[in-house]
Amino acid sequence: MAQYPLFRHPSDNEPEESRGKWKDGPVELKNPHIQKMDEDVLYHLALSNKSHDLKEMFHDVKFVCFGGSPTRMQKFVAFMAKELQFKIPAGMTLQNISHGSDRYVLYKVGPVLSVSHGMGIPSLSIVFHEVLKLLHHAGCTDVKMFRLGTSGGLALDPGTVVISEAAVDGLLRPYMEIATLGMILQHPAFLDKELNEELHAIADDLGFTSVIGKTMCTYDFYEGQARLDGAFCDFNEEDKMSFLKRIHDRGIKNIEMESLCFAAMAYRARVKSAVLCCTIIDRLKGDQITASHETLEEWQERPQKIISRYIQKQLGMIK
Ligand SMILES: O=P(O)(O)O[C@@H]1C[C@H](O)[C@@H](CO)O1
Ligand SMILES: O=c1cc[nH]c(=O)[nH]1
Repeated sequence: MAQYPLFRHPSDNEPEESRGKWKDGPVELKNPHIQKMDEDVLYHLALSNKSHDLKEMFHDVKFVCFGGSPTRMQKFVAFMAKELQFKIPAGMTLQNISHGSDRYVLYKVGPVLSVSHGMGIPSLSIVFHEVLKLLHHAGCTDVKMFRLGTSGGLALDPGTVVISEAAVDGLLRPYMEIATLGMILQHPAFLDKELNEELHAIADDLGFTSVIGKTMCTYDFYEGQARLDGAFCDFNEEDKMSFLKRIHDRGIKNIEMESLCFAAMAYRARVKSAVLCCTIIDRLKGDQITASHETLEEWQERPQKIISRYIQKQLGMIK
């Protein structure tokens, strides 16, 4: 097999005390090429810094909330509009700003952006690049980003909200690896402890069961998450259970498919972020998701309600 040189991202060499630290301020792009471009086309969002006045449209954004499904993010923005007491004329709905592209949806209400990211790291990575560039072109400052998702839990009652203390890959490594110019670059995925604790306290106030713990992020829903019910499977029930128990013993609370990229990209941009996923199944008890649509909806709303409360607190609307 070819041996690729393996590099770690420079931030890996940072002194211990500045690791995992974020700074408030403008959203900066660590890419010198962007400044030299006449126009920056955010292709998958159907926006550009030439054809749109991104400053006018987005300068006040402080909270960017992501989730896999377009409908979830549409419902979330409608919910936020109510929570933030935005008056939307009768019969009107908030418009998908990225309607010119049917890859992702992007909604805005006041300082909140609601964005869908699709499934898996490649899909999230594309929209994350473009959202960071949008925030930069718009001159946004002191932004926080949240992933409001679903996951498979380990020894947790379904409906539990897991707040990711760290994201790891399927080999328990806290890096997102990207093959770049024929090399593997490893981008560390730190998450903010203080922000997590604040969100945990809010979850408690709202009466939701929640835990702070490690999240395993995989590249696949079936074999990658030790499921026996995919179209292929080369392992047995015993192998599966031994893997799930082993990762549970190593502190993994849930498994999903985006946290590693989310945490790594937000940290690389030094934007504070948190990942909150409700569990929709206990993976120590099964593979198939059998909860009713209504129950799944209610569970999915839990991370949204926690973030809504957090945003209202940040805006001084509630204590
Ligand atoms: O945020 P969502 O619920 O879309 O994320 C999880 C991880 C995968 O994208 C998907 C698999 O069902 O659900
Ligand atoms: O088991 C699950 C449930 C939701 N999302 C996942 O990635 N896995």
